[in-house]
Amino acid sequence: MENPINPVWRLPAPAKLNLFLHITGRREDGYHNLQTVFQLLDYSDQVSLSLRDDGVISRTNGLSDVAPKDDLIVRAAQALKDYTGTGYGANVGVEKLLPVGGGIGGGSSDAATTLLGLNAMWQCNLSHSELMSIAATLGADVPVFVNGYSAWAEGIGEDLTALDLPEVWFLVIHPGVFISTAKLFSSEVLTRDKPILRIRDFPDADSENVFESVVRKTYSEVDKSLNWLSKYSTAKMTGTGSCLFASFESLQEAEVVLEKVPDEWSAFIAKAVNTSPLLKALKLYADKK
Ligand SMILES: C[C@@](CO)(OP(=O)(O)O)[C@H](O)COP(=O)(O)OP(=O)(O)OC[C@H]1O[C@@H](n2ccc(N)nc2=O)[C@H](O)[C@@H]1O
Ligand SMILES: Nc1ncnc2c1ncn2[C@@H]1O[C@H](COP(=O)(O)OP(=O)(O)O)[C@@H](O)[C@H]1O
Repeated sequence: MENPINPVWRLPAPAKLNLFLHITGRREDGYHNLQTVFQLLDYSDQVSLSLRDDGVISRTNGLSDVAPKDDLIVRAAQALKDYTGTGYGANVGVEKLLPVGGGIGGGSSDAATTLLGLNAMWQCNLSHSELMSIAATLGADVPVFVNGYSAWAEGIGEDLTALDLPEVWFLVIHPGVFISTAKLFSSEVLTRDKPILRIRDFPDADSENVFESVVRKTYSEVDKSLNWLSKYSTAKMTGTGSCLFASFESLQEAEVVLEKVPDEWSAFIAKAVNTSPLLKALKLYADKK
């Protein structure tokens, strides 16, 4: 039974797609400068948070093959605690729906949800820019989820301009392959000198995901599933893979293709959203307080 004095907050951690992904250069610290469009999806992990007054951060549930101290929900809670010096602690947990290592940003989104949720629950009242700075220390993909809007992104992914994108339906296929982001960024054959695009060039510019050709050569299952989805619509890979996606004007059109996805791959349909469902959910909890 729910404790009415110390309720559990259940907050969404939505997925993202990279509608295109270019590398424009490499920085001295080894990170790469990117240009990308982050499309947020109404399809989420669920993060649960409850207050502890003993200062302890404890993971209640999460991925069994990720140690609690390495889990991005625990790392995000610890980063906020270290920054603010709060005496509070929290029970943190995540029910995973988003495939791990699929390029749809699940771990990063879990971290962002934990950060924003605990900032409110612990009444830290950090500014947006402070939260964005903490987010960037947790991973290049975390700031977009803290910001909460589909966006054009530059830098390592933290320099964001909100975009108003068509709210279409995406069919996303996970071909059952785990791809390490760090490993792909170190590939010798990666194109790292794409010309700089202007925001207004999108979506008409000649854009691609520079990781796609590299992944296709190494992971035959990704190549096979991209070929399969391309029979129905323009199919692309997101992030460093392994998920791929195609857009449809209506839910019904996406459902027709979903039905045909071979059993060997998992797949889901998600609505494109311009505003993160997290911002809406946080507002509900804030209004209740
Ligand atoms: C490629 C992208 C595109 O959205 O997404 P994913 O495919 O991982 O979802 C992101 O840039 C990934 O962001 P994220 O997964 O948070 O990466 P991080 O944990 O910060 O970095 C993992 C490793 O990737 C490399 N890295 C990451 C981002 C970047 N701009 N340049 C890099 O060189 C670094 O080697 C780093 O050690
Ligand atoms: N809460 C979490 N959810 C998913 N992955 C996590 C989490 N915490 C840590 N990780 C680690 O992050 C890596 C992949 O993260 P994920 O965000 O799923 O993939 P991607 O960066 O491809 O979108 C994995 O190596 C996983 O072990």
